[in-house]
Amino acid sequence: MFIGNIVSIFIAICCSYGFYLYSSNTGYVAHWWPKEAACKIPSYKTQIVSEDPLLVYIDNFVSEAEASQLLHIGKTQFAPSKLSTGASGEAYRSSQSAGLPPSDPSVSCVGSRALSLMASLTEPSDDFGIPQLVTYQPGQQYKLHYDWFQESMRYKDGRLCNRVASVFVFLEADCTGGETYFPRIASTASSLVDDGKAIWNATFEGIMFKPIPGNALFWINLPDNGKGDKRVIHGGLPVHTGTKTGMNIWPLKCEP
Ligand SMILES: O=C(O)CCC(=O)C(=O)O
Ligand SMILES: [Fe+2]
Repeated sequence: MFIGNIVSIFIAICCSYGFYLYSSNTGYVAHWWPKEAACKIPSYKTQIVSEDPLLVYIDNFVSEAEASQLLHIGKTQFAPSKLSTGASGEAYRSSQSAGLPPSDPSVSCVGSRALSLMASLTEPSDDFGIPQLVTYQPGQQYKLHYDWFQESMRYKDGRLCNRVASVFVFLEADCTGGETYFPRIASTASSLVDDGKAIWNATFEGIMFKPIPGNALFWINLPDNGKGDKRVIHGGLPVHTGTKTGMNIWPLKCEP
């Protein structure tokens, strides 16, 4: 009877959770993912901050459960961040990063959601590459940079691709400082400023966004002409206290 109960409980757990094994930098990682939570799209809200270049603020892009799942997957993988050229550059980018396995159900769920923001601008063969967690401790930052590559990158599967857009999602923001800063975006974003989500004033150029867990920024890196847009230069300002962790998703445009 007792054994029977244990077996029923085990079967119930197995039915409501999926078991996944994936390879990472440090070997194979196994984890459980609650099936009922799989890919439920939260009702997110978009607000255009700037039309040209396109920069959109998104409230509630990932749920609390998704954020903690993504942090859980990445937490054993963090290593000093590299620059988008592949070089390491501590003084420029002092954070730690972790690539996330695109096939993991929680990663693919949020990655496809990010890709869907591109709607008709992507081809069926385009994807969201390898999402990346980035985490900052006090004093750490990522100075001004572009996410797009000067020259398209050759990915492992041989395709030549560039980051047509960026989605940066705040997952953990138990911190002061750490705003995401766009010095060349001319917008006062007054409703976001009124809500305490953005900072704009005449003492600096551009606009800053406060790290708020679950919320995201979406912008276009490569407009129609295919050239990297210099107006979307941005950076992660130094964290003063606590920890900030975000997730980069870069929808790709690849050469056919
Ligand atoms: O940390 C931030 O606010 C921005 C991070 C970023 O731009 C990046 O990792 O490419
Ligand atoms: Fe960036």
